[in-house]
Order: sequence, then C-alpha cells, then structure tokens
Amino acid sequence: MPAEAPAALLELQDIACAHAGRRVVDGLSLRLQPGEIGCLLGASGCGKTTTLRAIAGFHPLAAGSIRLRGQSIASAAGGLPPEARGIGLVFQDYALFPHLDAGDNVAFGLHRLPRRERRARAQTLLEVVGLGDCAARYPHELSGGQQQRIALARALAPEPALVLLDEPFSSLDPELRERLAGEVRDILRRRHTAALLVTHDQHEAFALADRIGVMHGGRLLQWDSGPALYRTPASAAVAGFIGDGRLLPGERRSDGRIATALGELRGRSDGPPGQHVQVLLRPEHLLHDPAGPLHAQVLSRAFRGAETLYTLTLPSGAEVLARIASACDYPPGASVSLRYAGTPVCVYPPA
Ligand SMILES: Nc1ncnc2c1ncn2[C@@H]1O[C@H](COP(=O)(O)OP(=O)(O)OP(=O)(O)O)[C@@H](O)[C@H]1O
Repeated sequence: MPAEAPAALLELQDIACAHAGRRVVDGLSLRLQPGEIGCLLGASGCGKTTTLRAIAGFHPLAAGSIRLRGQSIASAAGGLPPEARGIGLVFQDYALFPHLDAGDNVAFGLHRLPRRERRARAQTLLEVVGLGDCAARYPHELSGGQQQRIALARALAPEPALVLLDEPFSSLDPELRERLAGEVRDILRRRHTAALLVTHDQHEAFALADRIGVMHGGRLLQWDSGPALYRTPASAAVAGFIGDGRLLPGERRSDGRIATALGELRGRSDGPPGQHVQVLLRPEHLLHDPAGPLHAQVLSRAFRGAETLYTLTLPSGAEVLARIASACDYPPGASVSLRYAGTPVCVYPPA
C-alpha cells in the first residue's frame, strides 16, 4: 500500500477566483504542511494577492475548495468569515492602528483575554520580534521595519497555525528587507508557525521559503523547493522567471546529445532524434577558459562582487550568460573564450 501523504495544514484544491466576472486565479492547487513556509512568486497581476485574500476569507471562490487543518473553510458555496478562520495576517494594506501604541496594536487580536493578560502576552510577542522596549510607542514613532515587525507580532499573538504575509517587506530598503526576511523566517520556525508569503522578489522567496509556487496568468506553474525550481524548472516559463539563464534553440542528435550554437550539450531528458527543442543555459554551464573553443562578445556586464555576470553574444547571435572572476576585466565589445562545463541542461519544447 502506498504511504499516505502527511496531513496538510492548508490545502487549496483547484481554486478559481474572479474579479468582475474575469477569472484571475484558475485551477490552483497546493498543500502546505504544518510549520512550512510557502511563497507565491510571480509578476505583478498574476493573481498572488487574490489567492492570499481568498485563503484569508476576503475574496470568494468561484470554484474549488480550501481546507485548513482538514476542515473546509471555503468553497464556491461560501466560507467561514475571516475572523473565524484562525489565520494571522500581515497585509500591505493591513496597517497598524495609528491611535494605538505598539502594545495595544499587538494585543488587539486578544480581546478574549482579560486586559492584564493581553498586555503581558503582547509584551512577550514584542520581545519575540525584538521590540520589547517599544510597547508604549505609537506607529508614527517607529521605523518602517519596526512597524512591520509589530504587524508580525500582532498576527502571531493569537497563536495561529498559519500566517499570511502579502509583500511584507516591499516598502523597506533592500538591506533591511533581507535582514528582516531572515528574522521573520527564524521567528516563524521557532514557533513552528506555517506561513504563506506573497512576493515578486525571487531572492526573498529563496531566503524565506521551504516551498515556492511560481504563478503566471492566474495559474500555478510549479510548486517546489527553491533548489528544485532552480535546477529543474518544469517549463520554459518557470525557467525564464527563476534564476539567471537564457534559452537556446537546439536539435536532438541520435546519440542523445543536443546540437546548439554552443556545440553539443548533454540534455537532462530524452526525446526522438531530430526533435527541435530549447535548452536552459545557466551561467554555470559555461566556464571561462582563455584556451576554450567557444568565443563570445561582451554585450553587457553586472558587477556582483567577487564575480561579474556577463551577457555575451555568440557568433550565431544567440545570447548567453557567464560568471567570470571580477579580477578579469572584459569591457563591452571584448571577446571572451569559454568552454561548456559538461553538466546536463534542462530541455523544453520550442518556443
Ligand atoms: N478589485 C479589483 N477589481 C478588478 N480587477 C482586479 C481587482 N483586484 C485585482 N484585479 C485584477 O486581478 C488580477 C490579479 O490581481 P492580484 O492583485 O491578485 O495580482 P498580484 O499578483 O498580487 O499583483 P501585484 O504583485 O501587483 O500585487 C490582475 O489582473 C488585477 O488587475
């Protein structure tokens, strides 16, 4: 008998959502395990926020169902009101109450507890997010990063099994963003609280999430771990969205290799000889080698510290990327010699 899948904390089954009669989320299914951090990633308008709002109970389902801890919380027939779902929310538009100090903001969701206990629990949560000495400060007396941490403390205070976060770091500067993302991940992990986060920043998704869902046009293209998404994107669309890389046209040979403008490459999957394909070429597929057989011209470059990421043009006109030690300095227009690293490439149907 096959082993049963572990019980999911959150299960979205084939959900669809519409705005003004137009489906903006369609056929979306995913499972989040207890304590797991998931992330919906995708370009603006792909339906991430609508999906999160449907889970929270602020948007109706046109089809499908949502289960939390095995209980149905939403279907096309209706659902539990948001406050009955037991889900913590850190939404962009779910700002702190300006007329309440940080302590009362955090205590807000604890109305069932006596006042003294509420303040004590709020204080504990403020300490969890590293703002134990800010209880009496009002939102306008706090920085953006501090306000977001208070919002997280407020969401965590009622001890929900799941927290939803919608672009929680988008208003912060990049350095603070990365630090806060790490802190939030550690806080969630320590409390074994599951979370589903929405972002369009893949670095944020990689830094935070156990599982990432790439969305496009209202559909979930792939739901996988960060390393799996990077190594084996399920489609050319996911490949184009995750990590650095370029798609090159190619043709399968009878020996299984794939002929491209870079020569013959090893494919990760098989297919009939003569088949036209595209291959995903990551920068690590190409090695800088002054004696290498491949020659390309520098189109542009981006300094990344110890290494520089070069965009190069092959004699065929195709573009590829390569990471080269920054000690070697190739200006635009210069010729660079390379060789194929020999590692297999992902293969997709032609565009
Ligand atoms: N209130 C609304 N009325 C009509 N259409 C809407 C409304 N809100 C969102 N939409 C449309 O639904 C689609 C999905 O929007 P959604 O906000 O879920 O996307 P998103 O991926 O979260 O985008 P962003 O990253 O910009 O927040 C978009 O095409 C958007 O224009």
